[in-house]
Amino acid sequence: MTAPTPATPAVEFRNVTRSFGDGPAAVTALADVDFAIPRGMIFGVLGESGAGKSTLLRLMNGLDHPTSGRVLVEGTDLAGLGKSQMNRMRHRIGVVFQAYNLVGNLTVRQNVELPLRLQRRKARSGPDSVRVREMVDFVGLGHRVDHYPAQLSGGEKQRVAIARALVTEPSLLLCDEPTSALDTHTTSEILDLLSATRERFGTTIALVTHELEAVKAICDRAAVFESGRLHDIVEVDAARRDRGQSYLAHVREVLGE
Ligand SMILES: Nc1ncnc2c1ncn2[C@@H]1O[C@H](COP(=O)(O)OP(=O)(O)OP(=O)(O)O)[C@@H](O)[C@H]1O
Repeated sequence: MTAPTPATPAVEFRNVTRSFGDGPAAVTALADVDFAIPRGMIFGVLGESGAGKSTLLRLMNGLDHPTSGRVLVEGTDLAGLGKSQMNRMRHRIGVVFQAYNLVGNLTVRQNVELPLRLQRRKARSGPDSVRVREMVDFVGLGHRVDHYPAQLSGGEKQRVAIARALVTEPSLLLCDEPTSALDTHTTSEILDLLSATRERFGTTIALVTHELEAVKAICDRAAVFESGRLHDIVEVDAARRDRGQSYLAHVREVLGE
């Protein structure tokens, strides 16, 4: 892997095309996509259903590879990595999903320590158990460590998923529609937590969403996709954020009263 310099972007897409199938039935999920995510940025990826957002995330995570073009994470071309190098790279990339993907028969603590166990580290004692506790506290669930997912609300489950994604100290956090299943108030709490994550750990965050409000709330910049094409990259005007807005104020703003 190449040693990244401070100027190396967290993620780079260089003329990336990803197509599925051949001939008339072929689908181009992403067409000649070219952009970079600077380190430490909260970067929105906006688009309607079928725009290519999930394909984009799978490419960033090395779960899929471009048909042509290159995807670089911290200056390293993912296509050039062998299995063990790819595994090491994945430890630097955390992922959070809309459906939380928690393990139902494990407690909050056990869910959060899972990535460390998969790295064959002993999380029960020493610095790793401190790290697990620190992450559970960071997401505000210190009082829930021994609860099971079924005992938690949707927002709490997403907090656990975020703690689990952060426990390996990733430099890049990929969030796939993390608030789409949540109500307005809980959405805003989870977005605040993502903001706090960047502040505390300097994590670069890619936030894939179809929710403009989420991008407006925390992103610095957003790429807008339409039918697999990168339509535009928009700078988010931080001055227009409505931090700490009440639920009623939010309803008034959206309904235009
Ligand atoms: N494995 C695949 N085989 C065939 N076509 C695929 C595959 N994966 C994605 N596609 C197609 O590529 C296009 C983009 O899909 P993708 O899932 O990336 O969009 P999306 O923006 O994430 O949509 P959604 O918001 O509905 O999840 C769609 O037309 C989809 O049907």
